Amino acid sequence: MWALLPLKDFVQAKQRLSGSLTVSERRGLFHAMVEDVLTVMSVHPDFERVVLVSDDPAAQLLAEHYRVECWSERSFAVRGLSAVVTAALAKIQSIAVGEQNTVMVVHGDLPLLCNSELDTVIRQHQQLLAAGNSGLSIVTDRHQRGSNILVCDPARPLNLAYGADSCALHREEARRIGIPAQVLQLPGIGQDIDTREDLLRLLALPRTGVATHTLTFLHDTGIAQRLNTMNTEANVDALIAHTESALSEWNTL
Ligand SMILES: Nc1nc2c(ncn2[C@@H]2O[C@H](COP(=O)(O)OP(=O)(O)OP(=O)(O)O)[C@@H](O)[C@H]2O)c(=O)[nH]1
Ligand SMILES: O=C(O)[C@H](O)COP(=O)(O)O
Repeated sequence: MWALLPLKDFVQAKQRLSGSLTVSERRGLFHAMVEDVLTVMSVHPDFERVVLVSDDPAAQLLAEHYRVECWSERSFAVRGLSAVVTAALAKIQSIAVGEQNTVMVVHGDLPLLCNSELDTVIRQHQQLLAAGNSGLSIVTDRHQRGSNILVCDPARPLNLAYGADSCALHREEARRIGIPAQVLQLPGIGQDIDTREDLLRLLALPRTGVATHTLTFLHDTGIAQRLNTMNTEANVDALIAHTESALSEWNTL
């Protein structure tokens, strides 16, 4: 099996965290999350090739450090996640002509990715393939809307639709081209980091040896403490607002 990790320019990553983190903090956070993903992917025995797709020099350095490949995104001359992944899947198909290829497309913002969940995804995908020789597995997010991981067959290309409700759209697309599809839910892979709430959830988890780079980054930079304080202040504000409105209701009785 191949693994494909599309990585945006690191300074552009995690825009949805702009309200909580500075540009350099977002960049550092994304770098740490990619390290957590690569720590697991780069040594997993079921991946014959792990390929990053990115033009960011930091991705090139990470590829060297973790001994994986890095393909230039510019060389594909397309823009946007779906188009970049489509082009990279076509390249894999053209390299490994005539082989039964399976590709796992993994996102960089999954610091809780771990070996046991990867094993589960691979095993479940193999079971799906037992009924035929092609199929699509989607590991969705905790809201059951995104496609945090796709396991697909580059010989049966899909019209990829990353973005809002991509899980349902990818499932529908598999139906359209006539291949079986399954949606999997796993707690670690399902917990991608898009929002401040996602960061707070990550920080609230007991430390169990996963997400090590990300948690170390968040604690060493003081971001963890800042976010937790902001959260407590927001809770206090919400409590005061709630009490005031309850009191005014009571006064009008
Ligand atoms: N190579 C490449 N990777 C991309 C592109 N867009 C998104 N990605 C990657 O795809 C994965 C999911 O990205 P998104 O959730 O769309 O974007 P994000 O940067 O994580 O978050 P936002 O900026 O808040 O939307 C991450 O690993 C991104 O780095 C792109 O245009 N090119
Ligand atoms: O379709 C998707 O899953 C998104 O484009 C990428 O995932 P995220 O925005 O939930 O990180």
